[in-house]
Amino acid sequence: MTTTVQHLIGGEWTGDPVRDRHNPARPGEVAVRAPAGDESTVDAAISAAEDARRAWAATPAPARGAILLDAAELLRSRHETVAADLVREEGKTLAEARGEVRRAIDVLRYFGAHGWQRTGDVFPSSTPDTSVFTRPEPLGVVGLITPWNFPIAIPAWKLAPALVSGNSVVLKPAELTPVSATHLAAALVESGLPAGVLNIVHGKGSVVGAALAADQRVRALSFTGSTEVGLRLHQTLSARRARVQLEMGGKNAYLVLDDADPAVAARTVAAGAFGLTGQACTATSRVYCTPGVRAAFTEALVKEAERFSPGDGLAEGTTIGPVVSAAQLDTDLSAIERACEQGASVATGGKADGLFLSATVLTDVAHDHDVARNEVFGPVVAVIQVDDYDEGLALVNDSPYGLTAGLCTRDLTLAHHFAAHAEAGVVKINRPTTGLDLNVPFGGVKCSSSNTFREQGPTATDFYTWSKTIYVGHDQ
Ligand SMILES: NC(=O)c1ccc[n+]([C@@H]2O[C@H](COP(=O)([O-])OP(=O)(O)OC[C@H]3O[C@@H](n4cnc5c(N)ncnc54)[C@H](O)[C@@H]3O)[C@@H](O)[C@H]2O)c1
Repeated sequence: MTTTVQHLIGGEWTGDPVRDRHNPARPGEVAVRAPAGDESTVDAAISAAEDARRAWAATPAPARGAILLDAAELLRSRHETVAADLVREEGKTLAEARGEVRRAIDVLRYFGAHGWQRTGDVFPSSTPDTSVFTRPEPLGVVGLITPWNFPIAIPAWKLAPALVSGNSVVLKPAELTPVSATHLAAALVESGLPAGVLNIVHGKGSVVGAALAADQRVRALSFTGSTEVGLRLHQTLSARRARVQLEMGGKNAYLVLDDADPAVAARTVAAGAFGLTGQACTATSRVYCTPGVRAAFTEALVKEAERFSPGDGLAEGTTIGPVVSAAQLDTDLSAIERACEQGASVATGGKADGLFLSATVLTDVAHDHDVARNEVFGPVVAVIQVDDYDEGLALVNDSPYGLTAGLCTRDLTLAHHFAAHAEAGVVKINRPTTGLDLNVPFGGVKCSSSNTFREQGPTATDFYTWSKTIYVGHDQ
């Protein structure tokens, strides 16, 4: 089954589909046909957003929020179709895709309700008969660039706070997964979002994304994707003094201590490492174990890994979908091969059939091996022995990345010590590194993030607004 998508510019669906994206589970099936935008498409989208922004900013926030709430209900009525399309374009299992679509719906509801929330503050004035208060103002036109691994949730958690805050938007979804974002946009348009408030341009990152980042009219850019691309965008945006938010790669660590139940620790690590085919920025990819638990934990982890049954995400019984593309598979297999060259052993997995890579556990890994340092972005986890908690914590932190980190222990003191000292934007004790509620702030530190504004949760709108301070004298 093939879905055709188009750009959305000034309220019109436009552009001839010229690019095919194949279903990663069924190489013979074209899942998506999409147009490929260029600089002139981006220019038209930004112009449409520029034309629409003032009227949208002047629309009362509750009315903006109401459109998000209606879009949530529309998306809910299309839940199964959208989830199946997501599986066909990205590959994750139907259960995972259903969860992701539900997340997008809940994000629209959360920020839709935000339209009614208190914003701004009132301050006492040092001058008599004077009121002083602040109000958040929208930035204007904002650009959003999103990756393929959460093709509807990430566009939703950027779009919803941007729109409810009164900005107009140009969204550039990942080339591999243009359908899910289109479903989201269609729900918003059909719920009454005025023409030009949301525009979508499909195409290559180096063309469409770069043009969006470079345009002076785009006041802010929120990007999720690789560290390499993010850092390049940071330079472009900083040079023209525009606001930028980057959420990037990770090399998320888990520390398993002797007092942990090895079976519980293995279940927790496996969920974080192999769920979503390991293609989550928050995926567990290196596990440090103290000597008393290492053997039992590794044995239990191998058993957990072997429970993951690769297959088409739409097929009954599949618990791990294909990796997203041949290029990603190549990265995954090269990382495994390099690990073995450096002395690692494959305890289970390591083999691919088509794009189906079985859940892979590497043992005999050292902290300075490439597989313990560089992001893989596949279902591959490395187990590394450490002497004790102190060494484990030091190695968890010895990484250029800092997105998520986890600890498995029953020791409350160490749990709190780890929570306080782990250098990661999200710390999980006895819970998988993946998975976060939508009402809490999300983001990383170090090379995982721009370390400025957090996404999701009550502060997500901060990135999309600036604060104006107003004095009103009432003694005339
Ligand atoms: N921290 C997070 O919240 C988070 C969430 C999901 C994914 N990720 C990261 O995303 C990466 C995987 O996603 P990906 O492969 O789609 O990343 P990517 O960086 O290749 O692409 C992300 C987006 O940027 C665009 N892009 C590529 N080159 C560009 C350029 N020169 N200028 C402007 N835009 C450009 C792409 O077209 C895509 O839309 C992983 O590193 C993962 O860790 C991070």
